[in-house]
Amino acid sequence: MTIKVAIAGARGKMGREAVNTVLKRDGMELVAALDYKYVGESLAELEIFSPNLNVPIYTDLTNLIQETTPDVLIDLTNPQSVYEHTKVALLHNVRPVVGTTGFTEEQLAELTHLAEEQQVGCIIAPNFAIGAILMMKFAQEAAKYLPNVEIIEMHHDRKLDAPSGTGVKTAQMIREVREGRKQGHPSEHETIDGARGADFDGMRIHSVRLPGLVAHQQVLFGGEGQLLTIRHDSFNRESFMDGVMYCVETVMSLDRLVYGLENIL
Ligand SMILES: NC(=O)C1=CN([C@@H]2O[C@H](COP(=O)(O)OP(=O)(O)OC[C@H]3O[C@@H](n4cnc5c(N)ncnc54)[C@H](OP(=O)(O)O)[C@@H]3O)[C@@H](O)[C@H]2O)C=CC1
Ligand SMILES: O=C(O)C1=N[C@H](C(=O)O)C[C@H](O)C1
Repeated sequence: MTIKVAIAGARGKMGREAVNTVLKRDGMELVAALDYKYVGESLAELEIFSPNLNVPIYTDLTNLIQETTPDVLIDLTNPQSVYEHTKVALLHNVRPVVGTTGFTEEQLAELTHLAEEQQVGCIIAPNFAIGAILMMKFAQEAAKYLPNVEIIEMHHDRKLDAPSGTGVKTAQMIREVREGRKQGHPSEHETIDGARGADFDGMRIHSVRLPGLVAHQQVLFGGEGQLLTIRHDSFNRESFMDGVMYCVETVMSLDRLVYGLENIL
């Protein structure tokens, strides 16, 4: 069976990589792209794609679904759009594979409920790279023994959300295994706002944004006289594509929402 795939955000850095990956993949067909700005006949009109790429572009997700009947919607857009796209897809029985980050915990809970009600598969993956999943799992394990943790995530300077989805997911996974605690000196105070980073259950998350970076994270664990550092680097966006393909194939047999690739590997 061929999986019919639509991509929201096809013009973006991740989106164009996903377009090219789906096109090369046996058993998948790219049936449509969702844009909000570019109105045209097909992806062939965009310079970044081959002039033979006759994949229609839609600006309305409901129209896209009615006219091209995708099985899966890959969303690689932005934090402002992704919740609505995911909701509309689920309501039309189209399975979302979501790489876009920036969900609130309330939005995740609502979408989990909706997917369950509709009995439609959905994967929300804050990071598709296998190395990043392992980094998070190792960090979760380490936190059982070394509960004083700080997360430093480092990204390119075009990133819209902070902390990164991976930084938040790492902190959520660590929260599952350790008692919440206040770290640092009990009387510490910031002389410049934000100096200690974002506070997640007592863990500090620091967000670095610089040109030249892609996606990098270090998780630091301090103990008496010792420091453990767990680090992952994505040097390009191809690093995410095996994970995207795995999710598109796996979501076809799910009937609920899965948040995080570590839960289905
Ligand atoms: N899960 C993972 O492993 C990874 C996740 N990401 C996440 O994926 C998302 C995209 O990242 P990236 O490709 O770097 O970002 P880009 O800004 O390069 O791409 C996003 C694209 O989506 C378009 N877009 C915005 N709103 C809409 C909409 N409503 N409908 C359709 N298209 C829309 C943007 O258009 P315009 O620029 O004109 O506004 C842009 O072309 C981010 O949230 C990022 O955090 C990134 C890498 C890996
Ligand atoms: O915006 C990015 O680039 C990335 N976003 C995801 C995140 O927020 O964690 C995944 C990866 O870090 C790249």
